Amino acid sequence: MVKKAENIIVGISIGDLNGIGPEVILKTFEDNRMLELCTPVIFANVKIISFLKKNLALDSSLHGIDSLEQIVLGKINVLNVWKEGVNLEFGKNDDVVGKYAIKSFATATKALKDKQVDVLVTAPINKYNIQSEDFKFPGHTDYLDKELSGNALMLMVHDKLRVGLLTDHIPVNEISNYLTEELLERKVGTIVKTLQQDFGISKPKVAILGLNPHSGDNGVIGDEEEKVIKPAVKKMFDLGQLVFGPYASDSFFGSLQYEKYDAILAMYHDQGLIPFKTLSFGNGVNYTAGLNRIRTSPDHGTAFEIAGKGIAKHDSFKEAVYLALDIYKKRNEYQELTKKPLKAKQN
Ligand SMILES: NC(=O)C1=CN([C@@H]2O[C@H](COP(=O)(O)OP(=O)(O)OC[C@H]3O[C@@H](n4cnc5c(N)ncnc54)[C@H](O)[C@@H]3O)[C@@H](O)[C@H]2O)C=CC1
Ligand SMILES: NCC(=O)COP(=O)(O)O
Repeated sequence: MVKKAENIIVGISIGDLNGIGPEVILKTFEDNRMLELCTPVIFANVKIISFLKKNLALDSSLHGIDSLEQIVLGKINVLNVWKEGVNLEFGKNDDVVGKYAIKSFATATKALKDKQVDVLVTAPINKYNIQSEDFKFPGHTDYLDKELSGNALMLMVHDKLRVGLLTDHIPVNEISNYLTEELLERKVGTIVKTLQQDFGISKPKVAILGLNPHSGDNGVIGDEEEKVIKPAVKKMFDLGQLVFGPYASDSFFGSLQYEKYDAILAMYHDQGLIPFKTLSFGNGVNYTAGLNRIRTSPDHGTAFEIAGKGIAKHDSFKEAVYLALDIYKKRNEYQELTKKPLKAKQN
């Protein structure tokens, strides 16, 4: 059963308190109409969020709670994940602040897992400040992959542009070692299922980018295309999936070829994110596809150099909330439909 809009609970992890995360969250919910679409719960501490709100001269009323049972629909709820004060300094790398980012994220993830919140939207963390003995992940995606069911895939979304990553947070000199037919087939499988259940596209078309310059030029400039990518694409295509490529990535976006596909699979982080961020103009969303729960985030980071100045744009965060709500509804509808499929008419 799909919930009424304002009953959909959006869990929000606070990210790095020294960055722009709190600002983009508060600016998003300063618009009261957002509270007609969902009920947010910020995982942090109400005194700190009130302080940040005042500092940015933002105008919204916060509702502090000590447990998720106290959520009030239609209000900006702030769950007190911790009680003590935290020393903040905008733009500063601080591993203590990093620990609070993880406290917020881990608590929100548990609430997501336990279905106490319906979707999770994460504000940016600083990947250096979050590292500790207890948390050794390069980002949210890898942690969620461990905590939730399924296989996570980083999918960047802006309108009809969807760019998935075969490999994400790995050093560039290791990309080739990760590239296998098995990984390609698994990631394409995740993209296809995601497009069907989360975006309502029944027969999706997926383009695969090459790894090497000019997609290897038939093995003259690197052989990953010949040895791995082409055989995998052929196998998937022969099995009935609409998978095409590999395409030379340098001209794929500029020539507008990307518009013919429902999703594009890039071989590595920057190959996908540079064209994506260039085309999406600060409105892009990072969606963790392939898991049994829904998490989105803005496509930007902590932007330390502008933190606390009140000039951060919140469009990408707002889009992340919209997309999470959209996917939540689409996935519920898909599950209802596939649970009770319409029978074909017998002649
Ligand atoms: N989902 C997450 O938690 C993400 C975290 N990061 C982390 O953030 C930290 C900083 O990363 P950077 O590569 O510098 O990327 P960044 O996105 O923080 O900043 C890149 C540039 O864009 C500007 N910018 C970013 N967001 C903006 C906004 N909302 N409004 C106006 N200008 C904005 C910044 O001022 C900077 O000039 C790193 O530790 C990185 O790992 C980066 C991306 C996503
Ligand atoms: N470029 C995307 C990014 O770094 C975000 O990673 P994650 O924290 O969502 O895993």
